[in-house]
Amino acid sequence: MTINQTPQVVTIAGSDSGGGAGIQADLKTFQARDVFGMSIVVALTAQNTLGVQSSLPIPCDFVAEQFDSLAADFHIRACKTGMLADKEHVQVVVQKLKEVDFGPLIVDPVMIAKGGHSLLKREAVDCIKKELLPLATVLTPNIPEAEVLVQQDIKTSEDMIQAAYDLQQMGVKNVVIKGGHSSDILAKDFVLLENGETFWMSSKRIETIKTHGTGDTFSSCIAAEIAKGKSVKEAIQIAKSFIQGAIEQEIFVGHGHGPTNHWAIPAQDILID
Ligand SMILES: Nc1ncnc2c1ncn2[C@@H]1O[C@H](COP(=O)(O)OP(=O)(O)O)[C@@H](O)[C@H]1O
Ligand SMILES: Cc1ncc(COP(=O)(O)O)c(N)n1
Repeated sequence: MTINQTPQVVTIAGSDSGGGAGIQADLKTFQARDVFGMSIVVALTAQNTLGVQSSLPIPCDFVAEQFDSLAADFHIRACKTGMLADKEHVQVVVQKLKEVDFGPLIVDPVMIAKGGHSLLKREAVDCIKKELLPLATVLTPNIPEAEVLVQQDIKTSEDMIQAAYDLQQMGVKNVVIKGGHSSDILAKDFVLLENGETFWMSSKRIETIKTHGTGDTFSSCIAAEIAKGKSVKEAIQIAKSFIQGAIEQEIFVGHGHGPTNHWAIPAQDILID
């Protein structure tokens, strides 16, 4: 029985013991956006707001078993990937995504934690480009991740636009280049949709170091909104409002790059142009 089921979403990612990023940020976002969240754990990290102290990939067979368990029972309407650790894990995720029907896929190509710890072995990048990106409905790289994927420096707005077109050429339908890492006074993300439509989403850049898990929160909000039936364009714009609120309405957790506030009210002052 699948008709009228509560929207169900799964994150395929790494666990952050500190609760601000990874699977934990995704599940909190799913909860805040009124969808039922599930998780396929690809790796564990011993992590807090000061950094990642250690990480441990889950055996690939066990990752596959988690896919099978969920596919046997749930009607999943959207999914997202985050930390995928290495090439073997990317391959098993690609293989299982082709076998199951988890709805539209949002790929957040997580590579390096804000504290500098690698969350993806460099040798996995080619596999992500060739095998994972063609499965993606939405790709949400930050600027350093987009630079690695397109093998070009991204310094200007024009570079962001060009990178989005280059990434769409790799087989992704919709691309959001997130501008959190730029030095612009606005936090400006560039969006290129499947039908060729483009726009910028701009918000006031908040002076804070509490940006742990911003990318995870943004991409899992897109997945949640798509699962509820919103269009890709609407889902992306809601995610921008949601992350702006989550950064703006700060909480006080930890001693370093603190987490965002997943129960915040989405911000209203996002400029779309
Ligand atoms: N200081 C900030 N103020 C407002 N928005 C921000 C800030 N930092 C990041 N964002 C927004 O958060 C989202 C995630 O961006 P980013 O931090 O670049 O991702 P990631 O966590 O993958 O590095 C984007 O919408 C970006 O514009
Ligand atoms: C398990 C996991 N997944 C993703 C991130 C990225 O988040 P951030 O870039 O904010 O450190 C992280 N730190 N840990």
